[in-house]
Amino acid sequence: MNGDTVLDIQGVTKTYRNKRGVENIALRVEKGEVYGFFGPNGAGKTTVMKIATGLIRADRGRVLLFGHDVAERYEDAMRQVGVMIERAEAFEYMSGYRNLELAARLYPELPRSRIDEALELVGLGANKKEKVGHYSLGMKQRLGIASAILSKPKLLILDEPTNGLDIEGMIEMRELIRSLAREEGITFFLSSHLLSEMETVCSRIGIVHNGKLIQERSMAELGEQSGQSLESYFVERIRAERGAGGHEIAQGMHH
Ligand SMILES: Nc1ncnc2c1ncn2[C@@H]1O[C@H](COP(=O)(O)OP(=O)(O)OP(=O)(O)O)[C@@H](O)[C@H]1O
Repeated sequence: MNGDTVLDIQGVTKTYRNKRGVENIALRVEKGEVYGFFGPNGAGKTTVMKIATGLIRADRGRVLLFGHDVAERYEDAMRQVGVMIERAEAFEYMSGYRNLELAARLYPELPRSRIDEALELVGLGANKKEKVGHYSLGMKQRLGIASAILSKPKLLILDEPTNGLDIEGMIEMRELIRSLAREEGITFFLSSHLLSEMETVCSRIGIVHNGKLIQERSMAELGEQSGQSLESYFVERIRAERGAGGHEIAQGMHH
């Protein structure tokens, strides 16, 4: 592992009792990347993210975050990591600000000014006094990001951050991810079942299908596939990989 690898997933396998799960997933996310983990619903994205953040254990393989094994040295591994897995949870009857105040109790050394700073960064500065119950879904998701960046993490792991958002919410989320990557220097590992969305924010994409990582491509490489849309390129790769199995992926790409 070189010094710039922030997330190193090494041969991770997890089989649930129903035999589903993920098999031998290996990937690395380097400092400064926005790595998109793409695949249809049920492909295994959430499972990998839960293992990568120590929420569940792999049957085989291991995950290093900043060089620390998340299963063995959880606190060291997670020190510089912010996480939002599944829907952002917040107390609806409290304001956005109050919710962050509660989240900030996990980091006693954090200056209170960081709460306002995080709210400004996600574009909720003007709404911080409103009850979260009155927020749109997009605003709730952005509050989730504000909570995840409170402690100034260097890596953000986000599972389907745009899931369920309307177009406006999706655009805001994309812009937020781009600006956090560019201006705050945050590295991202995020998942989505929408390829079009990944295309606009990610520097590299890994495709997961039926629990396996079947392709990895940087956006620069994809740009060289001239005369062919990204979508048809992927469908073709998946067909080649899985016989007629490209069908499901093609469906997963559309809203
Ligand atoms: N706790 C569990 N017990 C049994 N099977 C599970 C469990 N969690 C996930 N699975 C199965 O494992 C496979 C991978 O699920 P996972 O949630 O990781 O996929 P995903 O790519 O994140 O999809 P989604 O976007 O729908 O969450 C699916 O077939 C799912 O049904």
